[in-house]
Amino acid sequence: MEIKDPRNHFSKENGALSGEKTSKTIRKLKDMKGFYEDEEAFNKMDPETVLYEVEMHAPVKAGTEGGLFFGTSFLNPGKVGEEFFMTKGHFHEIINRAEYYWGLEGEGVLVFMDEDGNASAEKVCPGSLHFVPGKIAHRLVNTGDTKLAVGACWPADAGHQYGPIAESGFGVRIKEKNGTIIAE
Ligand SMILES: O=P(O)(O)OC[C@H]1O[C@](O)(CO)[C@@H](O)[C@@H]1O
Ligand SMILES: [Fe+2]
Repeated sequence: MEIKDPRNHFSKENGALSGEKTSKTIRKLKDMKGFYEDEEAFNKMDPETVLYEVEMHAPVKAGTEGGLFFGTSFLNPGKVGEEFFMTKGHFHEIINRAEYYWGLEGEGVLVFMDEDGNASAEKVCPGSLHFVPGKIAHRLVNTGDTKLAVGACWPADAGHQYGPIAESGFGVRIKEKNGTIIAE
């Protein structure tokens, strides 16, 4: 039997993905109107500002029961007013689907929220491992001044529910105040 060369690569350093069935999603400031507290600061910024990119490896069709997806989220450093750049955040469509995140590069925070709106947060750093249980919304925040790269693996049938978050947020915002990173 031939031992084949790998068809996909995931760089240990920053998690960059290459190979077949990889795709990239780019999220810009204009895609996140209403997510940040400081509307005035938001409206002064360039709507084309890239907040984050997600490189994904999807070996099976979305929705495949028992399938797994792998992705790396790359968040740029920056703030809207006092609030750090962050992902939209989501519950999964099939709400009980769990997910793993692990820190690759940079400094960040992973914010969790249950269906009752109770929030919690974990620091993200190279090597940190985070289990996101089912029924828990999750959002990544870049609290550093370099790129934050975070790997993730989640069920191919999980899907994303952005509505509840666009509606009522995570109940907590990660900001810099007097040089300190706070959750309020
Ligand atoms: O979909 P969001 O909330 O913008 O988060 C970015 C990405 O982070 C992941 O949870 C893991 O890469 C993806 O499922 C998601 O698209
Ligand atoms: Fe997710």
